[in-house]
Parts: sequence; C-alpha cells; structure tokens
Amino acid sequence: MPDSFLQVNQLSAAYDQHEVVVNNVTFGLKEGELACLLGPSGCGKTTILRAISGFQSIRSGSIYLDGRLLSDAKTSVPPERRNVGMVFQDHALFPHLTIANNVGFGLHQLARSERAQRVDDMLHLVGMADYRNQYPHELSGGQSQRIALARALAPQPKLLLMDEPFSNLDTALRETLGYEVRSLLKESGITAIMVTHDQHDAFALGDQVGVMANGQLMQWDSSFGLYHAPNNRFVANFIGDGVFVRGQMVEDNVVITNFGEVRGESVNHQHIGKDVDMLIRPDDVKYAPESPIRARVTRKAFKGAQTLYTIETESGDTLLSLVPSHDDYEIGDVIGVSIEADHLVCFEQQPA
Ligand SMILES: Nc1ncnc2c1ncn2[C@@H]1O[C@H](COP(=O)(O)OP(=O)(O)OP(=O)(O)O)[C@@H](O)[C@H]1O
Repeated sequence: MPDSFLQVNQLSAAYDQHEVVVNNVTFGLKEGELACLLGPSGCGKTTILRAISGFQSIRSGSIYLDGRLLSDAKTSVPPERRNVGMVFQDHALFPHLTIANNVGFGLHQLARSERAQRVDDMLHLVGMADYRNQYPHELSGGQSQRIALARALAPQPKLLLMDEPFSNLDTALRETLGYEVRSLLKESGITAIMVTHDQHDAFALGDQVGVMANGQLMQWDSSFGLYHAPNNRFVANFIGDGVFVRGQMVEDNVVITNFGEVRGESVNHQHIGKDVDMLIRPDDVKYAPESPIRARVTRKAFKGAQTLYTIETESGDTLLSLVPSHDDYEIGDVIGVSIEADHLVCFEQQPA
C-alpha cells in the first residue's frame, strides 16, 4: 500500500531491449512537497519522470498517486488520465496559438466561460496577464517558462513534473524564477518533482532531494542531510566541495588524522576502531591564526563574499577552506586553521 501522496516503489524501467536505466528506485513525496532529482547526465532522471507521467512503461515496481495505482508491471493508466502536469526544458509552447490559448489548451472539457476564468487565473498567478494576446515568439525565455508553468497548472494536476525547467535561462533569471516557482507551488499546495543538473537549484528549491547515479537512487534526503550526512562516497563527492583525509576512528566521535584529532557527531558509527577516509568540507576548516595546525596556501578561488583556499598541512594532507574574502592570502602563505566539523562523515578506508 502507498505510504505517501506520491509513492514510487522499487521502480525499474528500460527502453525496449536495452538494459535497465532505472534500477529499483523507491521514494515517497508528501502532498504539497517539492522534490528535486539531481544527478549526472544519463543517470535516469528523465526516465523516472516519463514513468510517472505514463509515457514510459515500467519493468517492475509500482507508482501510486493519492492512493491510486498508476503503474506496475501489468497496469499503465494512460498519461491523459493520470492528472499529472509536465513542464519541459524547452517550454514547448504552440507557436501559432496566443498565450491565452496556450494556457487554455488542455481545458477543452470546461465550459467556455469557466475556461476563460481559469486561463485568467493562471495568467495572474504567473504574473503574465498583460500578455494574453501575444504569441510565444514575442516572449523572453523566462516569460515562456512562466507560461509553460501556467499551462501545466491550468488543468489542476495532482502532481507537477518539471524536466530541467530553468536550464536554458541565465543564472540570475533561473534563481529568481526558481524562487517564484517554489512560492507559487507552495501557495497552490501543488506536489511537484523537478529534474535538475544544478545542485544549487536543488538545494534552494527542494524539500527533498534525490541524488541518482547509474539508474539508482543513491540518497533521498533533505539538502542538509545530503550535505552533512551523505550515506555513500558518491553522494559525498557529488554534493558540495570537500576532500577525504585518512585517519582512524578511535571513538564514536573522534577521528585521529595526521594533523591532529577531529571531533564531531559521528554519522556512521560502524567504523569505530577502524582506518577511515573522512570527508572534510571547506566550511569545517576555519581560519584560526593561533591554531597549531599550519597549512600552506596552494590555490585560491575568489567567490565574492568568500575565498575558497586549497591548503596543504605540514603532514602533507590537502584541505579546502572557505574564508571570508576580507582576509586575503597569497599562494605560498602559511596560515593557521582549526577543524570544526559538526559531523564526522567516515567511510571505509580505500587503498592510497
Ligand atoms: N528513447 C531511448 N531509447 C533508448 N535509450 C534511451 C532513450 N532515452 C534515454 N535512453 C537512455 O537511458 C538512460 C537514462 O536517460 P535519461 O534521459 O533518463 O537520463 P537523465 O538523467 O535525464 O539525463 P540528462 O540529465 O542528460 O537529461 C541513458 O543512458 C540514455 O542514453
């Protein structure tokens, strides 16, 4: 039985005779939540959306929406009966229809006056009411994406799927539009999944984020959980910056490294007494002039408010350190740092 509003259970999917491209994926989404699917190109994100929308049959597993079975190995409710809306990367607006007719396109079942009212509501919702009589070629990329969103929301779907909706937009616009879309979905209580390549988008927008690799879901968690408690090396490497240092977990919350003891709350306890590779994030490495841990700056990347330094400790370990950019150091400078890791993220040590 489904536990969540959208429940995807052990989903596997393949194209024709090809091997599976989505492998045993399970996740649940509560009503009104926005999830982001994140992962490298070709890892199966779009295929999951296609399976949920009904354009892709599934090999095994099941998909339930609001308690209703949409897909399993034997069942496939047709896309138009799923009550699922889609927004694509390229907007896919109909060029020969006005903006109003684009938005009203999926509303043929409504009476004319009701349809006009719904179109009007949707155009107001996305702040595009003044454009109703214009044509898609007269709109900017961001405006087109708003219309694509209005069109997908017009039939009042139970679930909205968005496949890289901002990828053709410049950084400033994608950020603004991202927040707009999130608040709009929250206001309307719409449950949604957004596929993205961009972890900043995923972190900023998703209530839940799924990280995928090679057709598998590596972790389904909050952004905080993915960053601070990645449950495998792939997620640790893929999410955020960081380096692995070698050490030994001597107690639950203590790892001894070549440059000293690091304390923090352990997120994987099974390594006590073992050699480990420990993840250290740049925000764990604080500038501390008096600290006995001395390190030489080997690289710097100015990021505006902060500078990301690559540093090498006297013990020969490489670390990253994020320092407010008011403190400016040159390559070759030796600085003091302290390691303040709230969480100890350790994995079984790999051969050097
Ligand atoms: N129509 C198809 N026929 C055969 N294989 C396909 C088809 N569409 C996608 N694939 C393959 O399925 C795998 C997953 O593709 P999918 O589009 O789901 O990945 P993705 O994570 O969305 O990638 P991207 O981020 O590049 O869009 C890839 O290896 C891809 O080559």
